[in-house]
Amino acid sequence: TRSTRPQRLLKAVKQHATRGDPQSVISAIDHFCRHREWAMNVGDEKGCILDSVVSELNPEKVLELGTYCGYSTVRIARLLPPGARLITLEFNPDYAVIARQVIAWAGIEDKVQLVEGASEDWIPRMKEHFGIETFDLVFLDHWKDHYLPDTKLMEGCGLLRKGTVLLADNVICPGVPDYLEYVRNSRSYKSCYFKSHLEYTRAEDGLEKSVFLG
Ligand SMILES: Cn1cnc(CNC(=O)c2cc(-c3ccc(F)cc3)cc(O)c2O)c1
Ligand SMILES: [Mg+2]
Repeated sequence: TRSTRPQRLLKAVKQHATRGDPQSVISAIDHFCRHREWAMNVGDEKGCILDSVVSELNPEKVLELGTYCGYSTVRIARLLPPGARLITLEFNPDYAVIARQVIAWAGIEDKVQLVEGASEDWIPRMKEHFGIETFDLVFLDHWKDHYLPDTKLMEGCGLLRKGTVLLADNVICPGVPDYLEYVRNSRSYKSCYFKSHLEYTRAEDGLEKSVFLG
């Protein structure tokens, strides 16, 4: 039967990227998505904004909601200091199978824990299951109608501390209007918008960076 897009993306990584070289994995995926098949990775343009937020923050504990093929997982993990940890949640088992191989090819598996399941099931279990107190950075890139409920759930579970940064993808396209309204109007967040483009296209999109004020 016909292969899936994630399978073809993984094949491109294995053909064009060097094992243990995260940058070559990122470049291979961006080339594949720009010249062969579009895929919903955060991409190179928004990826540079993601890189700058991670580099400035130097986070020890990172949560990613929505792994997909592991592109942003690799982007973030390659910048983490030794001992720092990234937990990435993916609901779709077919995506998880591909993401594990992309993460392994990049050689950053020792910084990453990929967890399969629903974010609303795992967020309440972060503390007891992973020994996490609070996160320094959360990258939201999963189902767009889950951004707001999951943010409220993280608040309720005490997973956010003064200074925790939420970085949300796709706040324009596909868009997350309820989440944007919340973080931009809540006195518990200081929020700002980084204007960019939808990955590999000329359509507007951007990242919203929201600092939790406690
Ligand atoms: C099925 N599924 C599993 N995970 C998810 C969560 N991600 C998205 O939905 C997502 C969608 C788009 C997008 C799709 C079509 C289009 F025309 C424009 C934009 C871009 C992204 O960067 C995304 O993260 C969806
Ligand atoms: Mg996205």
